[in-house]
Amino acid sequence: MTASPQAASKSVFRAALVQMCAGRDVARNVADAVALIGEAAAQQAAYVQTPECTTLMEVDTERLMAETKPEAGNASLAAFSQAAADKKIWLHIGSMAVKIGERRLANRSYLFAPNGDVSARYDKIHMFDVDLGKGEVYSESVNYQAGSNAVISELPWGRLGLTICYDLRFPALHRALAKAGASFIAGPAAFTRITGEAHWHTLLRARAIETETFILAAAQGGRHENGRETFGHSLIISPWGEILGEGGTEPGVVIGDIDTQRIDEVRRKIPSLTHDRVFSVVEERVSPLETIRK
Ligand SMILES: O=C(O)CNC(=O)[C@H](CS)NC(=O)CCC(=O)C(=O)O
Repeated sequence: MTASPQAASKSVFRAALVQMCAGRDVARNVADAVALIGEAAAQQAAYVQTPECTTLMEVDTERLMAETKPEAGNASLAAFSQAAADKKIWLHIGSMAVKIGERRLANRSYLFAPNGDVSARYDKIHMFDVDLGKGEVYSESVNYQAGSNAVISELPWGRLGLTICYDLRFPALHRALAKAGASFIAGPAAFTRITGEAHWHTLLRARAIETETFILAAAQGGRHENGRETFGHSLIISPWGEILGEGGTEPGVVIGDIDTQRIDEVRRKIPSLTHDRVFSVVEERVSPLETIRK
């Protein structure tokens, strides 16, 4: 089915994920992203998502701080706003580093409406502070300030929950977004190759099945100028856990046709979101049998 933005109905639309291998030059990353956004719009996508770190993949703190001056950030936002308005699409910039203090950044998503206005912003909540071994250590909280609000925003086809990358490992955030009415949950990412190989597909399919939503996750993929290697494999997953679209390890566009009636079908079969329980865990200890008989 070819769903064009004009032809997109209230329940069926085409989504696209832009897969990138962002480097250390903001202007080039923005130009690369806008070109791929154009390719997605040319394939009739009505919602287009780019990955985490769309404008910059940089771990050196001094370079990171130099490349994220407000004027650079505003120029990037203006380019993305223009792209959304030119293509008349919902444009979800998976994330970009945004200066929020002298030497503090937010890892921030922007959702642009088809008229170029900013419809939603989300600051990544969970900071990737891990040691994967073999010298692969990440300390996102050194440069980035964690967000504190879970964010949901209205699209013409239903509500979109916003997450970023490492957030994927936290089911409670996804459940809160589903309970707040999300039909789609975005998970733009720059997953490491190591953890992507081990966990990416499993985590995304689990979040889709648990929340009975469509999961849309644009990814960074390949070996980046800063030496990092990311996993790629952008994924669009149905509420039943089926993979509707998948990228490889190269930059490109992943297309998926979304029919929101699938959500109702799945939730009628397995109304798990209504069976939710909150638990207080009781610790049991070994006791003589007779004390239990009383
Ligand atoms: O530091 C940057 O350049 C921008 N931020 C990232 O790339 C972030 C933090 S390092 N990456 C992740 O969160 C990977 C999560 C992941 O791979 C997992 O959960 O397994």
